[in-house]
Amino acid sequence: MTSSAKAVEALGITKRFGPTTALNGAGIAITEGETHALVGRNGAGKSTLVSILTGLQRPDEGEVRFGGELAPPLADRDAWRQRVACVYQKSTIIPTLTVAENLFLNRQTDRGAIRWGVLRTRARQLLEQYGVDVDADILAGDLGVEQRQLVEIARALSFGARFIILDEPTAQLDGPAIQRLFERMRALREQGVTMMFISHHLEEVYEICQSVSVFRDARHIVTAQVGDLPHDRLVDAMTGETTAAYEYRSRTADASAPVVLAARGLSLGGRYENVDLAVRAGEIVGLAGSGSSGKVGLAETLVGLRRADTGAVTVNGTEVKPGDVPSVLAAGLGFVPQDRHHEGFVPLLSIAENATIPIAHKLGRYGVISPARRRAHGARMIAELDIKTTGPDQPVADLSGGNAQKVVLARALADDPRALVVINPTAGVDVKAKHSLLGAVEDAAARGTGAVLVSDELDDLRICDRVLVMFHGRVVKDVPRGWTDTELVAAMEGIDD
Ligand SMILES: Nc1ncnc2c1ncn2[C@@H]1O[C@H](COP(=O)(O)OP(=O)(O)OP(=O)(O)O)[C@@H](O)[C@H]1O
Repeated sequence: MTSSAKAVEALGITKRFGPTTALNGAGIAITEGETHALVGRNGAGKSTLVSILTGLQRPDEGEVRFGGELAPPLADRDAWRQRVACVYQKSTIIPTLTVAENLFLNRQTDRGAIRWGVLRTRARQLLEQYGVDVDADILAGDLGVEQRQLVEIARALSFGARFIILDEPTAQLDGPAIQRLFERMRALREQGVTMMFISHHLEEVYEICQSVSVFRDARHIVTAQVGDLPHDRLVDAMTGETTAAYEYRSRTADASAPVVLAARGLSLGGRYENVDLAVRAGEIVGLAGSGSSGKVGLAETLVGLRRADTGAVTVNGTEVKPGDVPSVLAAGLGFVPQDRHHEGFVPLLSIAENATIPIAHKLGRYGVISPARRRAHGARMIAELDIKTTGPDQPVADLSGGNAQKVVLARALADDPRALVVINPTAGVDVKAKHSLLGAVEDAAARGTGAVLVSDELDDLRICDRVLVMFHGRVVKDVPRGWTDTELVAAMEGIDD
């Protein structure tokens, strides 16, 4: 094979879901040994292409080739596993099984009955071979996101696949973990592994990929070497227009505004310690810190998803029942959780239904909601947040990941909450949609909502009036607007004085 041989090609792929054309004659070709980015706005068709490249769905038209040969029949799962593997946004690891069991899932019986001792030894060897420092005997549910991904990559490689798809692998990782993942990707590339990398963080595309394809509205727009497609042209290709950078609004915090969300002496063993916090109406307070800083645990306590060992949370002047989401919502708080797949929405309900759950009492009398009013509200949310959908009646389960995220924020804002807690709201969201999400949080603040914004994205944190930096469970710094990236990162890594 020549150096420009294609490890994978998808040619003229069309895929329809009812009235939606998810892919419209789109294609991609990835040169062997390259790390190739696939980028596009939410709903552009990226995940649909992944499902076709992994043999989970059959295209209506078009064909897939690996190393020049036609892809195997859909039913031959083993043949697919040997050609391609994918680390999905949603984990495919089973949390109640051990790491070893997960690694050998679906192939324990290759030689008759399962021999657990042998399986454990083989699992250990496999993890060692791929340099994954994880105990094979622990429950997979106890793994962090980073370790979980490493186990999935090791599992993928162990089937013999030389082509790996990484679907938004960095969305849930903090800065140092992203760098470790990139080091591993570079090492895999040196071993000749071909990768397709999906991310909404375009700077990552330039850092780790050699080439890039852009999809827009179900079509392939352009493929280029990353060096030939500068950042602004890449964004233009994604959006089909010239897109300006987000303009952060200027705001002056009103020091006499009432406190709408407060924490006093909050501690939760192993997560965070002795945290005091007061957020005023109209104020946006950021929470920053590395993966082990405790920021997500703290935010989850504020919204009632966790119960602190000591301390109290007050929403809008009412001390809420610890660890009780309904009492927190009733006190006037809206929130966007970290794990939108589990806690964010009800997938089988429509967008309109999901977006109006908290305001059901306002849209209709005696708990009966008029479908027309519900749809009208849903339609407004779709327009305001630029949700790509066939309409308010579409079930959220059919939306692309980033568009589902917008429904979660729509829901948090539906009731004009006094206080708002949002955790990584722009994870998995495209550049333009990010602007509408940040704009929606700024709008809420302008209407007098007090917000806590937890984010791993420095860009998100720029809308905050101040950022509380956490390090090993403690708030170590209260940084006012106007910080530089270097200052904030230094505080987050605990290397500042
Ligand atoms: N099972 C399905 N039923 C109906 N529509 C679907 C289904 N899966 C995807 N779609 C639609 O196909 C289109 C493409 O979605 P896809 O998930 O491929 O986008 P994406 O580029 O991966 O977006 P994101 O960046 O948000 O993950 C969207 O309009 C989506 O709503």
